[in-house]
Amino acid sequence: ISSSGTAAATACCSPSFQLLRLYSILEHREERYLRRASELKVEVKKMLVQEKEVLSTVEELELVDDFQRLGISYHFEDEINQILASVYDHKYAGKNSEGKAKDLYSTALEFRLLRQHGFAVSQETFDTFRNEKGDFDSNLAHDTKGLLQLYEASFLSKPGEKTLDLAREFATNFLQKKFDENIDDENLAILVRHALELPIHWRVERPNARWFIEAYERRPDVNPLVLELAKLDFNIVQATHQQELKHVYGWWKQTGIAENLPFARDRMVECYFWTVGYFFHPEHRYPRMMIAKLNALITVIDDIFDVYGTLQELQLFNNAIRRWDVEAIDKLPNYMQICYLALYNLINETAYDVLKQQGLVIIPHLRKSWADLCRTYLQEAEWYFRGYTPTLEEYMNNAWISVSAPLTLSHVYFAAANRIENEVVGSLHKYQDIVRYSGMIMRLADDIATSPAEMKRGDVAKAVECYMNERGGSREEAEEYVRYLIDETWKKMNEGAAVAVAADDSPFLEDFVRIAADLGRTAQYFYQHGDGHGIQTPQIKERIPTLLFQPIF
Ligand SMILES: CC1(C)[C@@H]2CC[C@@]1(C)[C@@H](OP(=O)([O-])OP(=O)([O-])[O-])C2
Ligand SMILES: [Mg+2]
Ligand SMILES: [Mg+2]
Ligand SMILES: [Mg+2]
Ligand SMILES: [Mg+2]
Ligand SMILES: [Mg+2]
Repeated sequence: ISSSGTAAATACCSPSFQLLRLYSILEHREERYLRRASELKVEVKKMLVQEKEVLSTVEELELVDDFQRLGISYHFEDEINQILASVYDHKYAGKNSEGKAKDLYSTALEFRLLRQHGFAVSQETFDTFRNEKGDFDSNLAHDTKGLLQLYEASFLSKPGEKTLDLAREFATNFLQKKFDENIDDENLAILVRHALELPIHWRVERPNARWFIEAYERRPDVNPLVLELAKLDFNIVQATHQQELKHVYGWWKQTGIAENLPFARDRMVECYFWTVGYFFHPEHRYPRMMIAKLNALITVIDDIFDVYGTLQELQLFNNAIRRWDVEAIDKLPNYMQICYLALYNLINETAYDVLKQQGLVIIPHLRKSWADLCRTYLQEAEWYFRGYTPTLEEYMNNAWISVSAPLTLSHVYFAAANRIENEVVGSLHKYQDIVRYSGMIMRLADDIATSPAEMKRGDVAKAVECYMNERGGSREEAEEYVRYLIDETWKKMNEGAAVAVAADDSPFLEDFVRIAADLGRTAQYFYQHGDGHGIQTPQIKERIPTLLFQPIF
């Protein structure tokens, strides 16, 4: 795909805007590319039907896995559901199952994909690979591909599934050992290293698609149609994201907040990048841009509470948010007024759009989310100014909200609901567990990455510091425990998501549950190598342009 992309934007003052050297790859939105992409989608769908007769079950499952990791599965949801439903019926619902004992690789691949898509599959399926003592057979150690799939499958575990805990430990040990010794198949070695860094189940689809497209292209069995579609789709979606980024950046500049509050983080590009983690489908244009703007304001208000405001000023801001009355602005110090009014305008504009488009009045709900967020920010500030270190439990009961996940997810929920699901608007509380798990994963990933700098600058004790204060021990031990909590929370998320989707299979709810999980994944992606949002680690500086500005050729 040739592109005469040229840098279209002029460099600007703020560091993140300098990242924003826009390649004018608008051609990727041009008619000829859109037409080629739809031709390819038709050809791939035809291929799926034709090859259905010749592909084995495991080859069909490998296609599903590839499509998901290439970021193109959203074009083939019906085909994928049909494949998985027939695999499930064939194997799990007692119909004429092939009967022959499956190898570890296909058993684990099947288990992971079926459970990921909500099919009821039991961990007992792995019992055939355990010896009489209940341990996994050490002769499996030679099967690297099988161990890799077992490792990936183990992250779909729910609380109390001991077999999957055993599987995780067994596979991780052997994969780590093999990786240290060296794996002759270069492609497999790359997949193993990538998996040991973060498993597929914890990776957001879109930001990881580019990496996998490049890994897929190196494979001997690459399907040229699928590869061309994956690259073209990546570039077309990227061009859409660029248009949106230009819009939100223009909004951010006109607020004047960066100039007026120089102490606060100016991170519009990063704030937009977050939304591509949990909202990348092109049709989610409106919520993506609205949440990106919200993230920029959350970042600034978080800094007002964490870095700049006196306790008395923070109490004034908190009261103004609770009152939600533009008159309250008179009570605020100047530097807070611009932020308060920008927030007031954004929320009222969002509520206006939703009223116009969906016929729903959501202001009371959004006001409550903001009141909750500021209440938890103020609680942290009071603890800090008092020099009080909360217990880990006290801290987390407040911090899963202060990390802003409930605020983001309530805006997603109300902005995506529509008149038909009107009764749904009042029932977000039914998904409180899912929201809480998402907030906990985001909070714990954030604290491991950001608390060293936050402690230096002065901030409330975070999860790592609360744990050390309560239990003693080193920072490494505390970080190890926080990583254990992330793992345990993912098990609850896996169980909660399955229960929620089984109870109400409305596409709206299924999307909401996926977005809540993807919010946690995006945080793990952002904070994988340190504070990607605040300090802009070298990895984030490389990941943002490759996702948002550089097309794949
Ligand atoms: C939107 C966010 C990703 C979330 C709230 C503000 C953030 C930019 C980030 O910033 P941080 O300062 O680490 O939050 P906290 O630790 O002060 O809660 C945590
Ligand atoms: Mg889906
Ligand atoms: Mg902060
Ligand atoms: Mg904070
Ligand atoms: Mg604080
Ligand atoms: Mg932090």
